[in-house]
Amino acid sequence: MTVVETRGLVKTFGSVRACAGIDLTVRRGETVALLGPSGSGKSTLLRHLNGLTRPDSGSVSVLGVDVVSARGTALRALRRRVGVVFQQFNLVGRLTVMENVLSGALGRVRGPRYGVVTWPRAVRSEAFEHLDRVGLADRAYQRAGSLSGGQQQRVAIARALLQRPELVLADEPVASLDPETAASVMDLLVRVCREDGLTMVCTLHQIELALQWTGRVVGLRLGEVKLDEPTDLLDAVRLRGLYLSDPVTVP
Ligand SMILES: Nc1ncnc2c1ncn2[C@@H]1O[C@H](COP(=O)(O)OP(=O)(O)OP(=O)(O)O)[C@@H](O)[C@H]1O
Repeated sequence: MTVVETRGLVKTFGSVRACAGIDLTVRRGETVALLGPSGSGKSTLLRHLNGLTRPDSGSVSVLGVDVVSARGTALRALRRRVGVVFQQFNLVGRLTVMENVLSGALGRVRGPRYGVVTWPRAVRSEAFEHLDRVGLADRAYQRAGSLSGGQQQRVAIARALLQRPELVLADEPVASLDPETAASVMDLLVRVCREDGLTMVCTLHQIELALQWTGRVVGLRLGEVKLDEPTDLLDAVRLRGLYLSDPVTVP
């Protein structure tokens, strides 16, 4: 089943063509890395997939929903089915780890909720299971802001999982982390997505992480798809071609 489909996606900001006619199809269960130099349009493309940005022209379909025309209730319903992981984790630092994870269920459990005990017991235990999966069960009642960057991103992944998403979008999920932590967080993100049969699309700057952890690379340059292949068929030398100053075509 197709989870993401864009056709002829064009987005300009003034004279900048961030997306210059992008056709992208992602099927259920795929883990896809968007690679390309700074300004190549990776984040802009990703933002179209949950309606944070609207295209100048072209179509965007996600989980069978026409994202371009979706508004209000329809857009909120779609966003509940799409988990998002951000570069800067976007946790509430003064709340506990558990409260942050529980907030992932706000779309399906009516709020407002004040404190962990006001959440239904079943949701609490589900949140605890996800915290256990990301290796932070023993930190449940610690302030989120007191955790390291890698730990905070693990909490953000647990929060996204509690949302029970069908698609996970991750915008530079490991860009703020040291190389070793980045690798372990990528490992976790891809592993939980595969375990749960989730589709995942992420933007990355590290070629090696894309090759090691994801199943497919879509390489962008100047808003155009220059390469779209399974990682099994790729190597770092070819991917570096995306970053050369004037590659007319990627070899
Ligand atoms: N809201 C905006 N207003 C104006 N220009 C924008 C906006 N968003 C993106 N752009 C421009 O569109 C182009 C693509 O940006 P985008 O952030 O999608 O690239 P990227 O590949 O994700 O870059 P990076 O790897 O540095 O995050 C850039 O030239 C950027 O300056």
